[in-house]
Amino acid sequence: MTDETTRCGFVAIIGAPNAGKSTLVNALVGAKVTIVSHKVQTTRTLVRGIAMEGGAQIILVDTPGLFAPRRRLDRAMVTAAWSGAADADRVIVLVDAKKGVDEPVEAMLEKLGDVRQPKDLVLNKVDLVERPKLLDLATDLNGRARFEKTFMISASTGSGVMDLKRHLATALPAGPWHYPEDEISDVPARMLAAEITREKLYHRLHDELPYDATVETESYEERKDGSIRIEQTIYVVREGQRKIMLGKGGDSIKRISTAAREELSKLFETKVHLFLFVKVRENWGDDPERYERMGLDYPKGR
Ligand SMILES: Nc1nc2c(ncn2[C@@H]2O[C@H](COP(=O)(O)OP(=O)(O)OP(=O)(O)O)[C@@H](O)[C@H]2O)c(=O)[nH]1
Repeated sequence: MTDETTRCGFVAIIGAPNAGKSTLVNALVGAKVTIVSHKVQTTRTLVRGIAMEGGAQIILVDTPGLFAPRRRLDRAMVTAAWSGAADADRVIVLVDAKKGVDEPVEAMLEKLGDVRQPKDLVLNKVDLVERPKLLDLATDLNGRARFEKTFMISASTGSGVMDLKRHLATALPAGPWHYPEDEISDVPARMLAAEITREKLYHRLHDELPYDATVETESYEERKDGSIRIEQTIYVVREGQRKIMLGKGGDSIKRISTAAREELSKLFETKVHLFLFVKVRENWGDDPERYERMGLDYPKGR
């Protein structure tokens, strides 16, 4: 296709933690590119999904959830979310319709005035809400900020997602595609591999899991026989957390490893050998290098 018939642009999805940003990216792209979890704040980096629709390439920036920042890492994430919005062509403001306007949404609406890009309002989780309540919420939110359009969707069932996708496709500027047609994400494989292990940690350990736990892919090697060998370290901040992670007789870590390996094999369509290590590293949240590796700016001050 030539530049005259193609469209391309960046769409930032902003919303409170747990609004369903990752689920929406996956629904638009039609594949699993970012991790989805019941636990809040699972998205730490700006992960992109790429959706193709009617000659348009929609590049989705899945920003970390916006919340009141307390710690240094929190501040870096909130800054990354807003700068993701400022760099995009359009912005989707995603609101959990079940929760409605709560404190994080109020805070988000307040800052929205500074975002110059065209904004669409997307009410998510409509499968959980009665229609009259939805309409009231849409009216209320449209009275507080300027939105071009309002969509009511369920990212998890897919209801309304196609309408949103078509709208984005026509609203983006004309121009050549930035990525090859078959590419759904430019997240490096090693980062994706770390995200998948992190997802398995969350699924297995639920509330016991320290929020500070991170996974890093130390080595990623494609072998001659076509298989992939991955070594990863799970960093925790206290010895007690390391014990939880390992479980009785190493039971927890074994299950996590198996689940992650199976999913990675499916994703990369080849045999995966996965080696997990758990290490204690105190104060990692204050190490500037780690922020850089996660694609975040290191916030100054405390
Ligand atoms: N019922 C219902 N649940 C949904 C829908 N969309 C997302 N969820 C659920 O809401 C939870 C949060 O979804 P995520 O996509 O991880 O949310 P997020 O906004 O990316 O979260 P953070 O990364 O923490 O900011 C998950 O349990 C999803 O399954 C929906 O349309 N309906």
